[in-house]
Amino acid sequence: MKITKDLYQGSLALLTDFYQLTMAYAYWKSGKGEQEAVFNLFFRKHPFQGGFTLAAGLDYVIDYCSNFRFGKEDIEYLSQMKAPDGSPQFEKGFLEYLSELKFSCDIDAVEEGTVVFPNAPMVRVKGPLIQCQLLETPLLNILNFQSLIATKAARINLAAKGEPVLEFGLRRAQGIDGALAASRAAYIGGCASTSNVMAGKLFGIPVSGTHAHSWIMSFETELEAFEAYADAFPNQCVFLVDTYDTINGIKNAIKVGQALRKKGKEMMGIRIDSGDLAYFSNQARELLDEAGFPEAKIVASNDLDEHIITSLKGQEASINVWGVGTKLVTAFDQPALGAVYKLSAIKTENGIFQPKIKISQQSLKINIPGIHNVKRYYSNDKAVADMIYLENEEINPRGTVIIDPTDPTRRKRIMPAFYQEEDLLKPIFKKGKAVYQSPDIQKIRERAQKQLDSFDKTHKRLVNPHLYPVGLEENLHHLRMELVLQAKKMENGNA
Ligand SMILES: Nc1ncnc2c1ncn2[C@@H]1O[C@H](COP(=O)(O)OP(=O)(O)OP(=O)(O)O)[C@@H](O)[C@H]1O
Ligand SMILES: O=P(O)(O)OC[C@H]1O[C@H](OP(=O)(O)OP(=O)(O)O)[C@H](O)[C@@H]1O
Ligand SMILES: O=C(O)c1cccnc1
Repeated sequence: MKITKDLYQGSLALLTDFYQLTMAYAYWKSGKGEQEAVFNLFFRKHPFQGGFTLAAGLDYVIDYCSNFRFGKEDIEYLSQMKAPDGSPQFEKGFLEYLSELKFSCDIDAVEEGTVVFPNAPMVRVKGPLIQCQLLETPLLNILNFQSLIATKAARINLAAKGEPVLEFGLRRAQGIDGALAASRAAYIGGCASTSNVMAGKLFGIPVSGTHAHSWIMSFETELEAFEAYADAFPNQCVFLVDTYDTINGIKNAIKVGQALRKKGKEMMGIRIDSGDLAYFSNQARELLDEAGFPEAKIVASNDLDEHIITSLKGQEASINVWGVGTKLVTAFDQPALGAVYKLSAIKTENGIFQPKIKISQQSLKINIPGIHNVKRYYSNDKAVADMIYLENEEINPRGTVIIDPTDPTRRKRIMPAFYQEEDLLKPIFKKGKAVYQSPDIQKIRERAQKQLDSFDKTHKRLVNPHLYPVGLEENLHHLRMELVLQAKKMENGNA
């Protein structure tokens, strides 16, 4: 999918915070623009008080970086920008530099559909400071949102326990682009289809739907409306039964189903969109079964989310298909993932990357210095722990200890020889050239499912999930501690 071409007709370079451009200008002016740096994109806490996050959005990032350039109109726009004193905001030389800028970074990232955890890099960008800096906002914009919605979708699908979840969110989504990105991410997270036809066309997602109350209301009677719908779609009708009286609606659906059957056709089912969904779905199941329609599906919708679905399952509701809109595509209970993008190393004059630390009053916010990758260890296809390690460091095959970056008392011994392992950050761009081809969306969705299956259910429960172990390899932990002490000493020395 070519997001830049199909949706934005060209360059997206100005889809950034103004401060990225002012910093880029200042880097250029101070001669630091080409200095090599490393930045990591990561988040600090799972959304929805959950125990996992599902990464999504990399295909957009690839498209963004592949088309990264400042077009003629972009430069024209920047050249007429004025500083508060009325002088041009940017020097001509800088604008010329931008107009000739070619993307040349290395990017390593987790594949879409990977389950990811706090503090571990989801994306690592290595390249000239100016380019790394300019990528901050768009990368966060893309990955924060799609990962958030993919995670919400995964939670909703886990609650539905394998029954299809139809995504109905377009009318309530955050604008046009938010809706499209949400439909894509929801599909990656496990939804069976979207009601958004454009998302179907752009991303190759299955499209499905039923009909609205307006269809029923446009006829004199509900029965006539069902009959006319059955005429139009004899093999795929799902009747919305709650416009007037739900029980009577179910009976009307059965009448039309019986008429269809005489013609050798079969109704697919009914949809209930209001009232007590447990009560009405159970009544519907009884009536449908008695009338000889045990295969007819019962679709439920109306402000559903993972918690209501879990509750309805606990009440033994007879619902087979779940229509979910608003609470999925708006990530109703948590509006943003909160991933950040931080510098972790910079190349010095002697050509060596120097790890960088930022100490903070909150220990949670002290970054992880250096150039890392993340290893996931598996035992019999079950994920057992993730280890963030310095990429050039040999891991002791006889064993190492991983240390929780937010609580050094939490440690776990890892014996690599006993496990299978996977490096989660894969090369995506090398010196600006794409070296990775995004799988098609079906494959991404399958990966998400396989990844979720590889985690114990205790990490996936909706309430108070069990913490999955993620830690720093001991050498990285020691480097971090050393740099923190050095920084503190400098701080005290300066005080
Ligand atoms: N048995 C149930 N257990 C838990 N939650 C339910 C049950 N039945 C319905 N719900 C949920 O309760 C909420 C009901 O909301 P609301 O009162 O707005 O619906 P309603 O009475 O059907 O009216 P409307 O037609 O305006 O949607 C919805 O979120 C719905 O999914
Ligand atoms: O509830 P959601 O999860 O967002 O799912 C989509 C909703 O959109 C439709 O109705 P709409 O809300 O437009 O009107 P209605 O509820 O008054 O029928 C549909 O009938 C669902 O109720
Ligand atoms: O197809 C449906 O039933 C549908 C689509 C959008 C919103 N609500 C329901």
